[in-house]
Amino acid sequence: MSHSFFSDSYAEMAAKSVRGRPNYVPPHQRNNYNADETTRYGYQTGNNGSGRGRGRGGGGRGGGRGFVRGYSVVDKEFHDPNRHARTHNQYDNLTEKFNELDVSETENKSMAINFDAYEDIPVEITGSDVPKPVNTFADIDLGGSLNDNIKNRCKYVKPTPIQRHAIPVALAGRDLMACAQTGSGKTAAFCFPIICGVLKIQSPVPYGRREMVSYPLALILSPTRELCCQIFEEAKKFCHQTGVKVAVAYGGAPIQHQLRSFEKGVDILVATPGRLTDMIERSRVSLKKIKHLALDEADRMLDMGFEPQIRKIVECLDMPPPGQRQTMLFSATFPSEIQRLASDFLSNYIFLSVGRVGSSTDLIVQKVVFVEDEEKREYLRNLLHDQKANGNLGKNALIVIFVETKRAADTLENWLCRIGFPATAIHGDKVQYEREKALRSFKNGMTPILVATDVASRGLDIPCVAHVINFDLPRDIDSYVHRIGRTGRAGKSGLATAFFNSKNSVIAKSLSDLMKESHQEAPNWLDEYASSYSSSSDRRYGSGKFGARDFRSGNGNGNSYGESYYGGNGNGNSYGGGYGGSRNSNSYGRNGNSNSYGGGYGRNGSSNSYGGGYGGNGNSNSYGGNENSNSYGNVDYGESSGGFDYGAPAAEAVDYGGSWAAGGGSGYESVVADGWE
Ligand SMILES: Nc1ncnc2c1ncn2[C@@H]1O[C@H](COP(=O)(O)OP(=O)(O)OP(=O)(O)O)[C@@H](O)[C@H]1O
Repeated sequence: MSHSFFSDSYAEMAAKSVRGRPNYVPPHQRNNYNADETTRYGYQTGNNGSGRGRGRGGGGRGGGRGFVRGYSVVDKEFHDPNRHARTHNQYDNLTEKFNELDVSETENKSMAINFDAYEDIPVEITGSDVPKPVNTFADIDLGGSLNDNIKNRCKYVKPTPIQRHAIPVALAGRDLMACAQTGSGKTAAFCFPIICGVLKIQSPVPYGRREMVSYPLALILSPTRELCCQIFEEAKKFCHQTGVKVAVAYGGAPIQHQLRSFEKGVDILVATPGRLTDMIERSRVSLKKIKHLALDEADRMLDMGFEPQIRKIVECLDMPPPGQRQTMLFSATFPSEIQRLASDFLSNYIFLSVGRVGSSTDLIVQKVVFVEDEEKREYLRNLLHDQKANGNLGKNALIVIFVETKRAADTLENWLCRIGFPATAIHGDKVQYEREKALRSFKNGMTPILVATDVASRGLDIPCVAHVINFDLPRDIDSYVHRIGRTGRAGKSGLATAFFNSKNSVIAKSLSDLMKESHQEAPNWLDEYASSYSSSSDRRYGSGKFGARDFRSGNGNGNSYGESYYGGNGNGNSYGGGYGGSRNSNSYGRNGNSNSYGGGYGRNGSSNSYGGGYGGNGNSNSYGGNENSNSYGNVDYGESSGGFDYGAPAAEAVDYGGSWAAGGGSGYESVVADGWE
């Protein structure tokens, strides 16, 4: 097995650091090894396609077979019995090198953060009357106590680029849709202005007065419970001694306990949508005084089945309308179709992106290796042995391994423990207590390996995650971006390894493009996969070009052929590139009412959808998961016809983190999906 691959990867990362603070090495100078020598395992017949979806798993992700031709390219190396032989390891003492890596928590975060890594990232801002960015926290009037907390409790010395741009926009009261790379400080970017805003309008709740109904002034929504707790903890830290009261509401924990904590008053409520709705329906929370609304991981919150519930909270309950409240949406990824949906919630907003929407930071060294399913465990075992032998596994070097299903998470966890690697698993079938316990024992290094489904893919900020392994690659590149973003945070380096085989063809092109864009070396065979798999089946990089970022710059009523990344349309034909999102007609992208062939999301209201991407449909034939009809997709999102749910037994399969899912879909694994609360 290729130990050297792993060693070299770490060496690469190590080369980027000096003691205490990583040096910024231009990305193109980092990949000084020969990827082909070490990672190429070749590949076999393109066995893509027809999948195994079983009918109903609603909104399933298209496994798509439409375009998949299947081809037969056999890399000789794959059949070479010596293919796993070690190659020359260019660094002698990896343990020492690894120790130099800045992956661990330091006393002073500002020392750890490698701002240089973010400085040359292009920033795009669109909208009218955009407030000027700031260079320091002192340039912003955040108020004495908040400034103290930033400096003394958080040890932030200067704002990250997203903070430099977003905070003035938000302080000016403007609505904002903001996109910046994982780990670049988005939480503070929306929390600071919210705290400031609350301080301006706050009317303290008299001591001892018990309110039956809480009227928060600000609401922060998050898609998962763990992220919700994390934002709550961060917000509490920022609010220390400001007088601003922060509360949290998330599912899986006793509601009475949470409600009791509201009795002291709630200025800022951090919540997951299901639990919040529950509280509103019990008349324990009212949104009518909300002045600031932030959606973290906004694209996920508005994705597919999530949208109705968010719409209910934002539009139907007693929340003030856009214009009377400030709305801020943040994420590292923001597909144009979701931008379009999101724009309903905003008023005269500013669009801000630091780096291209959906790009990944080049602080993460990305590797992709070809591993057949049946060889994955063996490969992983060797990888971990190598890491352990080099002293790179433990409290200061945590590993997250992503798998596709909850069951896979459990079985891999068991297997790892059996072969001597302390591991724990997190997924939506575990009760909240178990989920929290798993995270705790991972964070404190008791079990330095966390096997996770996508429940842990977004937002979690865990220091010392040095390596993310995509044991099962996701089917869309945005999930990949979020997953690998669990490492390489706040200017630190990280490593991400993906196990790829022919079943992952759907992501080949976007993966290869993403890697190149973030100055990583994509193996040649990945490009071959990418070009053999129809480029039109790719949802984001259809033409290989990156286009508009703010979806408003790419709309109209006509045809859009390829080229642009979004190619977004209102009412016309859309062929080819990227998202190609359309609403009312023939499209090779995402549609309202018609045919969708291949590309992109392929998500429809009521018709045919062939091919890659999401393939999620409402009512008809689809070669990627459906609600009500034939489905040939091979992965199921786990949700189905019933819409939203609050933990009701549901479909199963791929775990989107205790989030959506409902109804009685079937899937390719019989487990119960978690509720979104
Ligand atoms: N100005 C700053 N100086 C130093 N560290 C900072 C600064 N701002 C944020 N950080 C730290 O950077 C880390 C990542 O921040 P955060 O979790 O907000 O990232 P994010 O952009 O929301 O990531 P994701 O997209 O994964 O949710 C946190 O540990 C945070 O404390």
